Amino acid sequence: MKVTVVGAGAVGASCAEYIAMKNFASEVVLLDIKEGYAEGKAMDLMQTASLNGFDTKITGSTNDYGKTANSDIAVITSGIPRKPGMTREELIGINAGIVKTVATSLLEHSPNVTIIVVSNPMDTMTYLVHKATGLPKNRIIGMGGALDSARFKYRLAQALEAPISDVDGMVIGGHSDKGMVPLIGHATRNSVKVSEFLSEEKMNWVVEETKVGGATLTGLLGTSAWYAPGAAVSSLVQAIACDQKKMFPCSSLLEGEYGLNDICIGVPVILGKNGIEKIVEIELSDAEKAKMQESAEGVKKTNGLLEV
Ligand SMILES: NC(=O)C1=CN([C@@H]2O[C@H](COP(=O)(O)OP(=O)(O)OC[C@H]3O[C@@H](n4cnc5c(N)ncnc54)[C@H](O)[C@@H]3O)[C@@H](O)[C@H]2O)C=CC1
Ligand SMILES: O=C([O-])CC(=O)C(=O)O
Repeated sequence: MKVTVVGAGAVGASCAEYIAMKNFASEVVLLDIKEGYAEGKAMDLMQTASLNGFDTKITGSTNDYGKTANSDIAVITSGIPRKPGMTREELIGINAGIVKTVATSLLEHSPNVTIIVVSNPMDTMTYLVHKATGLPKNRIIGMGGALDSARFKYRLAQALEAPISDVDGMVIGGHSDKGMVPLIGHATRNSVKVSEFLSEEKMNWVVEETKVGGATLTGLLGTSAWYAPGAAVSSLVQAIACDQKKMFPCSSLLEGEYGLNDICIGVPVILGKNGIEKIVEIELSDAEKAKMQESAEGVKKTNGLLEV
């Protein structure tokens, strides 16, 4: 199992590290446009192998796609991150060109690849990869909901004063400060709805903190987060590589599901060896449906800025 990670920056390197630590891939190729940068990160990570007990080979490449040839899975993290006060949507001007070039270069060397898109604004970048490559929809996956759901569970556990392993919940919709739809009505603590434990006010706090999870970290760090994003990507890669049939909310091209068309947005999907093997349509309340519709309008507005 060969995995390529494009962009050896904060998220790309974290993602390569978690994939290697989980020890399921034979090779991870890290590629970056900055001369020597990916080679340096790959060498540093390889020097953790004997300490951390993994056998995955990590190779660095300065923009040489020959080294990525015949990758099974590729992750696109190349592009710029936001700074405090910015929205993800503001990154489109620079990142769209980068993502389009990277996706076509990947495909030239790995015709059977499944692509996971991370660069922001992620739902629009996922849609762009569809338009630019024409790959079947099961092989293009946007990573956002897996991370947003992890942040939702973190906030739920805080509000419940419970261990995170007691908590389950999911965030669907667009990966944006306004567009996320944390499904608080479906969230549970050991199969019991969280509304049995939390006041309306506490539940609203959980929802609002989840939606601005990325912005909060950007304010604290001066750039956006990387550990949880890297871990979330590695979970998606593992689900595909190991044919786990696990369910994650991912940005997926919709063709009528959830009443939406011609858009990539976060919905629950089953991930296995064929990438997105199924889009799961769950029953939403009228309020959740309205939020999903509003979120889709936001994503479509950003898609409208693409030159495709
Ligand atoms: N979808 C999600 O949940 C998340 C998305 N992100 C997004 O991921 C992206 C990367 O974030 P960071 O790693 O923090 O940024 P970073 O600046 O640390 O790394 C980005 C890397 O991309 C490289 N790069 C730029 N153009 C390239 C090209 N044409 N080919 C190959 N490499 C190229 C840069 O040299 C840099 O090393 C950002 O757009 C950020 O907003 C970040 C966290 C979560
Ligand atoms: O907040 C950002 O810009 C990066 C990102 O998507 C996240 O961490 O959720």
